[in-house]
Amino acid sequence: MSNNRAQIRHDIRKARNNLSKNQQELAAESLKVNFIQHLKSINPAKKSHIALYLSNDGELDTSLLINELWNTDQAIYLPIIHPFNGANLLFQRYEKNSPMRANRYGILEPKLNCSQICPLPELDYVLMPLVAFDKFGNRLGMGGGFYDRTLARLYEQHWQQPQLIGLAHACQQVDELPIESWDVPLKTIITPDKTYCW
Ligand SMILES: Nc1nc2c(c(=O)[nH]1)N(C=O)[C@@H](CNc1ccc(C(=O)N[C@@H](CCC(=O)O)C(=O)O)cc1)CN2
Ligand SMILES: Nc1ncnc2c1ncn2[C@@H]1O[C@H](COP(=O)(O)OP(=O)(O)OP(=O)(O)O)[C@@H](O)[C@H]1O
Repeated sequence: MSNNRAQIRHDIRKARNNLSKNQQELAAESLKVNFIQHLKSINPAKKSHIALYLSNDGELDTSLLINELWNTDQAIYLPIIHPFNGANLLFQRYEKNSPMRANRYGILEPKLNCSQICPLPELDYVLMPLVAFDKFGNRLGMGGGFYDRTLARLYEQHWQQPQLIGLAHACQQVDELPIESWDVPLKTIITPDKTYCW
């Protein structure tokens, strides 16, 4: 990994952790409004299968959006670090009463229940965390390579589904990221103030 990527990761993680509670709350509300609008503009009537994440480390807070999606009867999924290979993500159904456990990073994930795992091509949207994004839709994550590894085959085969959407605060945008061969670029990034499409 280049020092440059490590430096960007460090600086932007610091910036988003410095956002105030009030800024985080406003951002969470805007995310909810922006994504619901995006969803309605694409497919208003359909029940969608949507992968999200539980916020950690100053990430854009998804809790209001998750509640709104539950209330409108959409199916929500969360990433689980693969129990055997430890390198890929599985997406498991997340409901109000789902039993949860902390993963190796202390992030809550649903307790593994194979009958509740959704195969990647059956998801409509994967809303994913990121540390930094640039004006070309490149994404830099926390450094585990989990999303890149999980999405690699999908990307190579030019699958149309799921739609990949990055979620970020405005302060996570940089001019140009140093990219690696395995980085999966995004077509949409939603920030509290603006939705970017490539
Ligand atoms: N909210 C959320 N969930 C997610 C991700 C994410 O980025 N955000 N992931 C996206 O892939 C996966 C987890 N990846 C992560 C990778 C590193 C760290 C982290 O905090 N690393 C520490 C070092 C911890 C250690 O090595 O023990 C650090 O860098 O300070 C957290 C999550 C799956 N779930
Ligand atoms: N498709 C892949 N196949 C094999 N290894 C991969 C793949 N994608 C990423 N990796 C490995 O993962 C490591 C971390 O990648 P990278 O720094 O791009 O992660 P990230 O995008 O920041 O993390 P994440 O996707 O978990 O948010 C890299 O060193 C790379 O070796």
